[in-house]
Formats: sequence, structure tokens, C-alpha cells
Amino acid sequence: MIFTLDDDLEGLKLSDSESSLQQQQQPTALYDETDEAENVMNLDHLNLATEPIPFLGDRPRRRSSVLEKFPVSTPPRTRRISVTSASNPLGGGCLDGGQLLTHRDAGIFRCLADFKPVRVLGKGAYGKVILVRDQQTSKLYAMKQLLKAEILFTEENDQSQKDDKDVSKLVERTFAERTILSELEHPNIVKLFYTFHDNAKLYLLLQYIPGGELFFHLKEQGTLDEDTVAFYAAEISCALKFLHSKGIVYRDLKPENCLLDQNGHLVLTDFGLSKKSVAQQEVPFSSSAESAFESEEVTNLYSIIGTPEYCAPEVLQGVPYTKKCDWYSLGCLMYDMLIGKPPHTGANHKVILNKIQRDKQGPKIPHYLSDGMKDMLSALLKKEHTKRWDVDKYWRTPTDPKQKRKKKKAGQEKTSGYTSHFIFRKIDWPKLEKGEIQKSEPGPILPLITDWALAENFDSEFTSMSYEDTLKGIDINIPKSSSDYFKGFSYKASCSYLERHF
Ligand SMILES: Nc1ncnc2c1ncn2[C@@H]1O[C@H](COP(=O)(O)OP(=O)(O)OP(=O)(O)O)[C@@H](O)[C@H]1O
Repeated sequence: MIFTLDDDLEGLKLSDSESSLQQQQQPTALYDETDEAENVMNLDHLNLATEPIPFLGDRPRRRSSVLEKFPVSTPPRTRRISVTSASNPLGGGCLDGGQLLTHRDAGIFRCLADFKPVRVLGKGAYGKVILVRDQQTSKLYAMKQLLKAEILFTEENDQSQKDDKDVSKLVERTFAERTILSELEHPNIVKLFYTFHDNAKLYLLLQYIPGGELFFHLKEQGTLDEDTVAFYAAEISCALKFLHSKGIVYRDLKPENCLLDQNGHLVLTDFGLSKKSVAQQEVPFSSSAESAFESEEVTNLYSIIGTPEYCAPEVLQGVPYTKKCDWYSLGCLMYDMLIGKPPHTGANHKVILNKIQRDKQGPKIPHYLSDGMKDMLSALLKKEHTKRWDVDKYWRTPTDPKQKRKKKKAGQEKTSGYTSHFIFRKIDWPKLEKGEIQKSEPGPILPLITDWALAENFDSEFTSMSYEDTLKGIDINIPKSSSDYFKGFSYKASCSYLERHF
């Protein structure tokens, strides 16, 4: 039985089966005949999922869609992540040389036998995330597992390998999460300590964030008050601004990917869909790098990727897009925290895309929100990205009197300083940006944690799952030559990094 929270669909009298049948038979033009011709968009090339979105209780879990514009040659569930280099500029080890690492390698790398499973924390499209205990140190980690077979074989026929070009592209993208996370250190971004692989899987050993998903807390509380939303928006903004300054577009912001740490601070996880722009890869973080990034707009991306409910319209349209798509997603997430659902929902992804396209002025913002919050949401949720607030550019109000602000005309992009917005009046930005608030003050929601190993803030749907299968070798006949694809995946954070964070 599929439900939708969406008012527009509530009036439909069709039974579920009729409704989904009709949706599948509908032509995929987005507007009806009364709409302007230039706004009509054909979605056939997107190979959109029309299967129902899984519904769990009051709040449905949103799955990432991974779709490509040119062409849709691999199944939509195939992980599509992209990065052009697997190098590690921060000095972690990378020595596996392509052999199948089922053994510990001279004490440098870790292997599966080093970790004892405690319980399942979550499940994504490509495997489970398991809470594990390091047998040597008793420290807890979140172990994310990715099945190699998902990357190497097509979904229609598990025995047929994809062609070489396809596979190497997908493998390259599989490195993205490992590579991007190994280069980052930010209080609101999850830390990566080790990666390794064996015959069947790739493993990422991440910092365990015990407060659970924001999704879990939203499910419990329904909605959050404006001050709480402003606080989390500020923490997410710090993380996004940091990522953008490194040339990384996050692309999958949603409550399922926002975790709360033990002090109630927000930590972004799941960088599987993130993308690092080519031009930014070797550029260190500096003001000049930032301005080069702004002027070049090098992150013109094309992959249709993310979770439709939180995706910017330009991403869904398959036209080139930039880091601004993350600010639209932040608007969707804030809307969700305030209202209890993202701005556009529907029984399947196609319905959601149609609604976003139909909503010419952007989503309707409820009248009961404060004027400040309405102003913020409307600036972030501008459908036309050229009119959307360029938060990276207008992060602070300029102090230089020569940089006088032009008066903003109605409908135009906002040009005032983001951090000075009224909704952030209680945020101490200098302390937040330095990571001092994250260390010294509790966040607005303090997760209940009696014992870290109990994972009390994670859905029992996952914590009650069996993990036996996830820690056994899987008997999959992966050709030996395929091992080369994963050469360089194993990684260990530098000693100083490990010391700083444990
Ligand atoms: N570092 C962590 N600490 C605690 N829990 C985590 C951590 N990383 C992930 N999880 C849990 O596991 C879930 C799935 O992780 P993640 O989103 O990285 O997997 P995925 O396969 O990429 O998922 P999806 O297919 O939805 O994109 C998260 O939503 C979260 O509940």
C-alpha cells in the first residue's frame, strides 16, 4: 500500500494499482496542453523509476536515484559517482598494488578479520553499514560495504560483465567517496580512517556517529522549530561552503545523510554521489582558489544524480549545473524540517519530477512561517538557478564600503550576506566556522545515548537485521583481471589524523 503525504495526490480516488498503472501509461511530457511550449519537457531519456517509493511509517525513507543523461546505458540503481583521481594528497597510505587483499598487509592495512560486528546501522542500495569493534583497540567504527559485483556486472544479467570503458568509469566513480573523504577534515563531515577490499567487497571504515540520522529524529518529532532548523542549516552550510571551496559538489543532501553526533551536532555522511571538479583537484584551499572557482564555475556537471525530492530542478532537467544545486537541496531540507515533508513529494519519482517542473514559481511556502524563514526559503528554492542565492559568493556581507550592494529587484538573485540573514541572528558564525561550537556547546537535539554499542538512535528496522552474511566472504566468481580495477583502493589515514580523531 503506497501513501503520499502530498495534498495534490490525496484527492485521487484511484486504487494504488490503477494509479500506478495510469502513471506508467501517462505521456512523459511534463505540462499539460495549456502550458507554454518551451516549458514542456520530455522525460523519456531519464529512465525514471516508476516503482513506488518504500513507505515506512509516517515518513518515507528516500532513496538516491542515480541516473545519467547521455545515455542511460546502465540500470538506474547503479552507483554513479565520479572523481578523476584516486591520489591522496593528505599523506595516508595507499599500497595495495592491486592484489586481492584478504590478508593483513604488513600491519599497514586492515582487513575484515580485524573487526567484530556489533549490529547493523543502515542499509543502502549497495550494501549495509555495520557498527564494528576494532579487535585490537576496542574502538567502534561504522563499516560501509560496497559489493564489487554491483559495479562489475550488469543488473539484467549478473554473469555478463560490462564493457571495459563502462566498468572503469564506474570503478573510478566508486573511488570518489574514499578519495574525497580522505582529503577532508571538517567538524561537520564524517571522517574516514581506513579502506580495504577483498574478493567480494570494498570496505570503508568511518567514524561512528552515534546520534543517528536526522531522519530518525524528524520521524520522532515530526517537525522542528525555526531556531533548531536555523542551527542545523548553519552547520550544514559550513560543511557545504567548505566542500565547495575544495571544488566538491555534494549532490545528495537529505535527512538520511545527516547524522547527529553525541553532542547533537550535525555530521554529513555518504559521499558516494559527490563530485570533485577536475580544475579544482590539486588547488589548495585559499582565498585565491575560492575566487578562481567562483569566476570559472568549473563544476558544470551533467549527471542526473541524487534523491529527487531534494534535487535542484536543473539537475533533474539534465542541463549543466553547478554547486548552486546544493543550496537548493538545503532549501528542501529546511522546508522538510519545518513542514514535515520536502516541497515536492509523490508516489514515484516521475510524479515528483512532473510536480517540480509544473511549479513555475517554486514551491509554496506556508504562511505560518516567520517572514525571515519565508525569505530564506524563497531565496534558496528559486527554481531558476540564476535567481537563486549564490551562497558561496555572498557568504558574508562585504566590509569594504566600495563594494556597495546594489538594491535587489523583485525576483532577482539575493546579494546580501548569507551569514547575516535574520534567521541566523543567534548563530556565532566565527566560532561555528572554527569548529569551536561543535566542540564546546551542545546542539539543539541531544540524542539519548546510554551505551554507544547499543545504537539506540538508529531504526530498529536496521539494528535488528542479521549481520552474519555481511562478514562472511561471498562466493562470487569475479575474474582475476577485475582486481586491477580496484588497485589503490586501500587506504589508511595518516597517524596524526588518527590521533586527532581518536
Ligand atoms: N559514519 C556513520 N555512523 C553511523 N551511521 C552511519 C554512518 N555512515 C552511514 N551510517 C548509516 O548507514 C546508512 C546508510 O549509509 P550510506 O548513506 O552511506 O549508504 P548508501 O549505500 O550510500 O545509501 P544510499 O543508497 O541511500 O545512498 C546511513 O543513512 C546511516 O543511517
